[in-house]
Amino acid sequence: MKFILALDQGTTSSRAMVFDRAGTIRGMAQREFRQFFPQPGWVEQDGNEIWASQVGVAMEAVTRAGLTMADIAAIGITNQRETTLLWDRQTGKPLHNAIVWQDRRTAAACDRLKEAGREPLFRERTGLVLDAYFSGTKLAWLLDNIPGARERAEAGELAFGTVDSWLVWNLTGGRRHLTDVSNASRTLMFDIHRGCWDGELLELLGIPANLLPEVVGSSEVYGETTPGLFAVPVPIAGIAGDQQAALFGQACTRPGMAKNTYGTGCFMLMQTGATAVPSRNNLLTTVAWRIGDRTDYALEGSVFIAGAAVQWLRDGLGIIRSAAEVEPLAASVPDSGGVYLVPAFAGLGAPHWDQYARGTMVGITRGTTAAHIARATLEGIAFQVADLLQAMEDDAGLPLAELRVDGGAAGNDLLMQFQADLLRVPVTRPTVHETTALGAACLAGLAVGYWKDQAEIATHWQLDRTFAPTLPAERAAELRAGWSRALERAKGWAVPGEPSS
Ligand SMILES: Nc1ncnc2c1ncn2[C@@H]1O[C@H](COP(=O)(O)OP(=O)(O)O)[C@@H](O)[C@H]1O
Ligand SMILES: O=P(O)(O)OC[C@H](O)CO
Repeated sequence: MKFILALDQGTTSSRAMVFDRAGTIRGMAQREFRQFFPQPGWVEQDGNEIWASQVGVAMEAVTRAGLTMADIAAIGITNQRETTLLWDRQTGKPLHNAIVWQDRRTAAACDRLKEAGREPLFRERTGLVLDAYFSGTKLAWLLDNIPGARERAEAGELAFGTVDSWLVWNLTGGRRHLTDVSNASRTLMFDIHRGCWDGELLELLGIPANLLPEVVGSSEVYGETTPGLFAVPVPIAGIAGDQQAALFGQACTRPGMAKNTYGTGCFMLMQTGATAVPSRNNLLTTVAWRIGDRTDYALEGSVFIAGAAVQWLRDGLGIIRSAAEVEPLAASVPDSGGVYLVPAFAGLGAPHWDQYARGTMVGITRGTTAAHIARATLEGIAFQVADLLQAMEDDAGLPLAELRVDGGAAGNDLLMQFQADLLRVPVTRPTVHETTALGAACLAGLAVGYWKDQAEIATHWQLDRTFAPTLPAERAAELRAGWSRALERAKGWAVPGEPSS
């Protein structure tokens, strides 16, 4: 019997999971790596640590499953998206730390493109908004700030990649430089309608085309791991950005189905089938995956800070010792006591897109306790998601039947109940929480015939628990009105051009 190995390279940790034919996890390993914050609003990671941690957990997961690499039919890759790496094609060494998706250093560069009236062009071609979140301006920053990088790039000596490209480059010993369509669609350089890099956008961003990886589908055999890396070479057969992989792993394969992942940030994606639906409400239009000749699209709402706010309670404020402690602390009070916490620590993503918003807490009184702040933090996550759902339903022109949830913070029952109360739709949580890794495994398994088709894969989805709305609708509306007022206080706080912006 064979198995599928999924590599899930996330923002805060690298994980690997071995799945069997029933979609059950047989072995798992996880390793955190360092985050660097060289200036306020900047976030970096070391590409070598990303690779070393990922390859390390891959071997560990297989060993923990009681297997060897010879038992693995294929590898599927899924990754934190937009994070930008630049490396030397000759030595394979990164020229700089990776610039992480949360990094805001290119906010002013985005402003300049907006002021030049370029936003409609980028929006139409890429489905994205001009925001520092995406890879294009990060790559331009690297070329402009590393001495000699631009000349070397033009001479064809360098390679750009998002984390999927970086992993494939290393897994294949530098033989393959590629990215899948779902990752390419997060760069601001890719035309999602034609399915190729866009020369005009590259010119506007100042990016030489010879830096770019080849764009491939999400479920096909790209090559084998380089001899000597593992005991035997293993085919690499699936790649998708982590949010698209979660959509696949949640079996949201029919138009109108949606999932929300509560990790570092929150990412709500709705499948829209073969149609790239433009958003009227500042959501993103993105490639979900390409399987064979068919490209599926999704509408996406991206919230930058969700579970990371809970980490801040733990590491910044020290009012909890572990993320899980937030739930009993928040449950020790009946409500937030009128406190609202807007976790705009890295600006605001969809649907507000305010690069200069910053974290804000309002409604504090003499009676406010750590428990109220803990509760307001969880509620702040749910309010952001409610804003996304409203925008998404309006764009799609139909109400959502249910929201499928996953990610670390989806294990928090209090948060899930409050989420259902705000959304007024059932929130459904599957038994396999690791839907991102499952999605990557499914894409790889489909490519090598391990699973027959998408219908077979959909049978892996099993319900753990449904959270139904119980709070009266009027109370939910009052709470959301309070949230809207708090949001206004957070917007536009940082001053453009000042170090903290
Ligand atoms: N019980 C919990 N309640 C709220 N947040 C939690 C809980 N457990 C974990 N988290 C948060 O979930 C995040 C980790 O989820 P994960 O899906 O592993 O994220 P990522 O893939 O972004 O690294 C962390 O930010 C953590 O603070
Ligand atoms: O690593 P995650 O799960 O926080 O996901 C990050 C997203 O891909 C960023 O767009």
